[in-house]
Amino acid sequence: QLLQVGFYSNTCPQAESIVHNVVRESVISDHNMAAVLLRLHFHDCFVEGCDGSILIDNGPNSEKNAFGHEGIRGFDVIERAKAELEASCPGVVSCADIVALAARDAIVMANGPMYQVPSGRKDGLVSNVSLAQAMPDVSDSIQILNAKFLNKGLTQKDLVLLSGAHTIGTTACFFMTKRLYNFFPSSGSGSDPSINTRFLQELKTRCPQNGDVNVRIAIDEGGHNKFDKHILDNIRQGFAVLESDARLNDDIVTKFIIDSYFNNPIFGPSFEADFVESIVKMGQIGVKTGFLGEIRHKCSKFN
Ligand code: HEM
Ligand SMILES: [Ca+2]
Ligand SMILES: [Ca+2]
Repeated sequence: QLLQVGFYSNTCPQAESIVHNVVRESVISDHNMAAVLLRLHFHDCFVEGCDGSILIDNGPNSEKNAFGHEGIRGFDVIERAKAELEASCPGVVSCADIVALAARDAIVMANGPMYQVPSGRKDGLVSNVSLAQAMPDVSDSIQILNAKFLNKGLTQKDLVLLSGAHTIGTTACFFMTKRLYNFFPSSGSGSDPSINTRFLQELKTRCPQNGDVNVRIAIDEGGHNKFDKHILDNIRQGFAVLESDARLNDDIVTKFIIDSYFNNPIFGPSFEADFVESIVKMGQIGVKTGFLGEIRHKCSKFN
């Protein structure tokens, strides 16, 4: 069974507006929440499919505790939307769909493109800390990034566009240590030579060696509050903050895709339109529909 735009239009007509209002309020009170919710959708989809598996609270064995999900947040927002939905239409709207809808609403709140979200996902019945191997790592090579996306049915074009989600949000210095101070582990030192030299000094100031790894810095230097293609320009000019973003310059195919968004401002492709295609595609990874899965009453617990 395929997902459907407006899946809840008969069974819970207010579903999308309820999610929208909860996301709106959360982003207004904490601007970072837009990025947090967008990242949550990605991490849900890459492990066991877009099925809310990451939301389960099962003690130390929960998927959410996997290293690949380090820093993931936003569960409270999803749970708040779920509580409101259960009050209006009990047992109808899945947590997996709430995550997908919240990501869309978050993008819109960050001035990104509006799009329709196909829905009808069921919530999964599995959540285990050992299942998160599919998550890309910030230090993966471009070959591994390509392979991990291909494994999910996503192309190199999807990899570039979805990495474009880094146009909003921040990273903890935790993820910068290797790139800034230990890029050549065999020698135990060095920084990623692909970083613009002026920018390297700046990054080292923001994330000092042996400093607090919880300090957060913008991922899209000079534009982290706005959902736009600015991040791709930063990446191609040596101003990528995340190592995995910088690696998109290492492959002639991904590099060419990035450049295509700048070569012809009038007739060239639209980053926003292509991003929408890729994120809708990501939202279909491994979905359970029909008789598979369940509709949870609480997003953090199996029924
Ligand atoms: C290509 C592989 C990817 C890698 C290796 C990667 C890695 C990371 C890392 C290390 C962070 C910092 C997390 C933190 O410190 O809290 C981050 C943040 C973020 N990622 Fe990714 N990411 C990837 C792809 C994606 C995709 C596909 C999306 C969404 C479609 C996404 C959305 C985000 C967002 C919005 C943030 C900012 C979160 C915040 O501000 O709290 N990322 N990513
Ligand atoms: Ca999942
Ligand atoms: Ca931006």
